[in-house]
Amino acid sequence: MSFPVFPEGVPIAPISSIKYSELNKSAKEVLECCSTVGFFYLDLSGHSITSKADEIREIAVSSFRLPAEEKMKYHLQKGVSLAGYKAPGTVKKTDETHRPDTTEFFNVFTDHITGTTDSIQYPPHLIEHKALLKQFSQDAHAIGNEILSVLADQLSIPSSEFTSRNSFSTSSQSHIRLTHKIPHEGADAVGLPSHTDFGSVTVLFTWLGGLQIQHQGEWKYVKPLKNHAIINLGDAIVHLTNGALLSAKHRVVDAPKEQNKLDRYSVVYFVRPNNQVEMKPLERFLNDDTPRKRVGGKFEQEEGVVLSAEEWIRRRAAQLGS
Ligand SMILES: O=C(O)CCC(=O)C(=O)O
Ligand SMILES: [Fe+2]
Repeated sequence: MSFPVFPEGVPIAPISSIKYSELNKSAKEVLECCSTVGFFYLDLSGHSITSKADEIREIAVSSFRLPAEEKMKYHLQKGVSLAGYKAPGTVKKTDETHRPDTTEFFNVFTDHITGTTDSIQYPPHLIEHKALLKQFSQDAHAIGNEILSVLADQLSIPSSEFTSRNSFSTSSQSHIRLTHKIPHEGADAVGLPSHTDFGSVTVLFTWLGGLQIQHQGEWKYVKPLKNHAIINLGDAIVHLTNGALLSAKHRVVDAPKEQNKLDRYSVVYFVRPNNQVEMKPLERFLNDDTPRKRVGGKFEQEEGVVLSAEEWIRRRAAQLGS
């Protein structure tokens, strides 16, 4: 599948590219990206996850073609769990213009495809590819954990401090997300309003422009690069590090110029902390003088109560209204 080239003359965010094969060698740069811009490209040339992402994209294309009433049978339960389908127009309008979102997605939970917990129902069309979805989840989760391990080391804590809290085989709210943004005329809608992710690490594959981050006060496109994933951190890891790391705001708008005539898909994996992890800053980050970043989307939290990651993410997700 080939896509129209990303056009010239649109504002592009300057984001570093780090080779997956040199993650350890680039450890300082990884920390720099994850505590300043909050995003980096991961060059995965030669890693089989890129072709798995391509295959899953095709599954997404056909799954979203299901009739709306069929997809609605799998709609996620607001405020309960993110597992399942989300229809367009259901996300909290956080942009200044309060436009409804034009993105639909399917969240396929890792626990459900690995059998760690009982599964909800997914469309047969989608779940018949369970083996591939499982391999992709495993690969993306491992990549997320390698990044967390490098970050821990750079932050002078044992590398297992993060990875042991984000284990693939222990129950969590980690999941794959297949997204589909419907093309539209005019400026009355937004793909996905401005938000920060909730978990630890996000591994994103996308083929058309549309993702934007703020850079020097201006929204700029993150240009998709062949064989690269786009990596960013979520609020949970910012909370655990007491703000030493950054979860950057991002949004999805129209793909630039001629790319916007096409439907836009992305294949995302969210590494989230294991359900029983206590959501409080690790000891090491309580009394140091690293500059602090704010954790996105605050919610009411009882004084002195430490929430489990499962409950913390549930409350954080409920805020998004989807
Ligand atoms: O599709 C994209 O480029 C980003 C999607 C995203 O930010 C999300 O699902 O949280
Ligand atoms: Fe996001």
